[in-house]
Amino acid sequence: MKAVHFGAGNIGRGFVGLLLHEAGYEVVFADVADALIGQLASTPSYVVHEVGEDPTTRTVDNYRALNSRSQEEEVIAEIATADIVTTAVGPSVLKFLAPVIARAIARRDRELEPLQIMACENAINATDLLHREVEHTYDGAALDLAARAVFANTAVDRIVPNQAEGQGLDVTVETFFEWVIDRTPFSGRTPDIPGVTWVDDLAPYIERKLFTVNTGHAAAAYFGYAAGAEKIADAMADESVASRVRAVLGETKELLVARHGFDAGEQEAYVQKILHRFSNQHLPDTVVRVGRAPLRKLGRSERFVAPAAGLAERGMNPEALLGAMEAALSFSAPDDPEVAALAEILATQDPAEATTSITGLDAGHPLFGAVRDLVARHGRGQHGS
Ligand SMILES: NC(=O)c1ccc[n+]([C@@H]2O[C@H](COP(=O)([O-])OP(=O)(O)OC[C@H]3O[C@@H](n4cnc5c(N)ncnc54)[C@H](O)[C@@H]3O)[C@@H](O)[C@H]2O)c1
Ligand SMILES: O=P(O)(O)OC[C@@H](O)[C@@H](O)[C@H](O)[C@H](O)CO
Repeated sequence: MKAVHFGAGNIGRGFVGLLLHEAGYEVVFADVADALIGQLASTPSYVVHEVGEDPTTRTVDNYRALNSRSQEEEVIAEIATADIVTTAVGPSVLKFLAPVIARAIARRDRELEPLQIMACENAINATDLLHREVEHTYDGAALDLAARAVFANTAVDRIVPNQAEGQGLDVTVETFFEWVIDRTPFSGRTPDIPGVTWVDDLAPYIERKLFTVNTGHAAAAYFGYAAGAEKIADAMADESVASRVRAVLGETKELLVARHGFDAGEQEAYVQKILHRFSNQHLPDTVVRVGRAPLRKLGRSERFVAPAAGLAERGMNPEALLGAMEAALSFSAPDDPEVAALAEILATQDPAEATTSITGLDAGHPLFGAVRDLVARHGRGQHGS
């Protein structure tokens, strides 16, 4: 059994690659980072350190590594004979993988089982996005594509921080993990990956994960940054930060319970567990990593605006979420291109225009006015710009 995994970074090595390896797959890592691929190609194994309660270490071997830019043809040949393709590259990168995957599917032997494709990104229905991109570039009939590949949405959850300098390929991760996959596209032939939860309706799970783990995490990062914290665990140890994160998750809990019918007590237990995970002092996770790409995180279907919009549509005022969005506007990290892009929008566009550019909200939406007001406080000519 062979899996090709795009993105040999934190979650790639520390979670998806690990679970596929433990399921018995040979994993071919494909990445554009030359040094990383060189290191993987020349090292027979690496170690995943799970830290926190019940710490343990796991060894990953039986893998190969290819540079998906300079060894594109080799990657295509690997995918053409693989069982599974997974990705963990960031949602905005999926469009660059699509032509390679499309060419590999077209080259696939018709006798082979359909290729099983799962994007493991923090975004709602990221695999659908990849599927659409593959369809655009696929050189063959749509029917043929449907017969040769299965695209399944997933929700992945494990906190994997940026790794310390000098740690090589080894990865430090939390002990917790959850990988939920939509069972429906597989027509009963789901791969056997121990640890995966298969569901018939992914929507509640992906929204619960994104609007609890990622909303709370990003809120901790932006409030923590404002409070001068470097590590997420330190941010959470500051009660002024933790209480605002709790308030944010109180709001998303209200929406999730109302929209998906989650039991309020179970959702509260889920929230508490996640707050505990954020406070894991063994995990060297930083506000800079968790706050990365603030423009993406302020997008329409993302962790702040989507739940806040859902609450506003129900006539509620998502005050805590708006506070987190405002904190996001003040976030800064030296090497983050989205920080600069966000600053440019705030500096050059009027508040209404900037609100739509950043959040995708249209002027008629019940959340629009409140967001425009906070954007105005950080926009053209204001102190926060
Ligand atoms: N780290 C986490 O805790 C975590 C948890 C769940 C989900 N995720 C999601 O997983 C994805 C990856 O996150 P990460 O933290 O591992 O980031 P990362 O930066 O550590 O890894 C991303 C990797 O993708 C590679 N890459 C970029 N462009 C590529 C391309 N065109 N082709 C092949 N590889 C390419 C990069 O070189 C890098 O090695 C994101 O969507 C993130 O939201 C992360
Ligand atoms: O990866 P991002 O930038 O979408 O979000 C940053 C973190 O919140 C995220 O990576 C979490 O660690 C992860 O989603 C936990 O499952």
